[in-house]
Amino acid sequence: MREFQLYAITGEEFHPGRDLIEVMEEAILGGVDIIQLRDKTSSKREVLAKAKALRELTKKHDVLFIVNDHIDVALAVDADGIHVGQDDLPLEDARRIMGPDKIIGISTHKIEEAREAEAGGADYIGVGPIFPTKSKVDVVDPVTTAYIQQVAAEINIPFVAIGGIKLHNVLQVLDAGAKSVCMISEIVGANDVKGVCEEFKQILTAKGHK
Ligand SMILES: Cc1ncc(COP(=O)(O)OP(=O)(O)O)c(N)n1
Ligand SMILES: Cc1nc(C(=O)O)sc1CCOP(=O)(O)O
Ligand SMILES: [Mg+2]
Repeated sequence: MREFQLYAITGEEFHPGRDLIEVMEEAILGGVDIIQLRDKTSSKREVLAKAKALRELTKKHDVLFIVNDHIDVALAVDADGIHVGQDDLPLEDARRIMGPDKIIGISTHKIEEAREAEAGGADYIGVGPIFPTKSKVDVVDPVTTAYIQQVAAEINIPFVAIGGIKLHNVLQVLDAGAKSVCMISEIVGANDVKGVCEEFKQILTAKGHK
């Protein structure tokens, strides 16, 4: 799997009146190297239409494209991969459907889940929520940067920290051992989406994570 450092997830509720593709293109121009389509409310047809548009955008800019939850949509648009949580399609089934070459990311909230994901052949894991977040309704309690330290010490596949990460606290996340960070609201809810991504990129680069 190609390496990534700055991961943006869509969240249209954070930019009312602004076009999804326009916002995500700004994020890409600011340095995001992987995008996930996450849409909890639209119909399957609508999700598919958004996925098609984001696939075109990410191809144009040579950025990875992941679909959250909807494996059929991921396959239909030839996304680079799928992200699944602990209550979604199990890894074994996701792998069988997606094939060996697609990226499968799994959310984890404790080290046992991280171990299981690694042993099961996940390409990367999500590690979170690090801080409190309002972007996910059914979220577990914050796992804190202590969980990042645990994963960094023990797990050998790439991991991305997620949940409540902002410009003002991202250094805590990197200092705990994360090399990749993932945000919804801090990126797509910004007035200057490109500018925020450039700031994250600068912080990552200063820490040696290009
Ligand atoms: C990179 C990344 N990490 C974690 C999640 C959360 O996935 P999940 O637990 O399935 O929750 P929903 O996003 O589906 O509400 C994610 N999407 N991306
Ligand atoms: C989608 C999601 N998954 C999480 C997890 O911990 O698995 S936290 C989260 C929401 C992240 O949004 P924000 O950057 O706005 O806090
Ligand atoms: Mg999910």
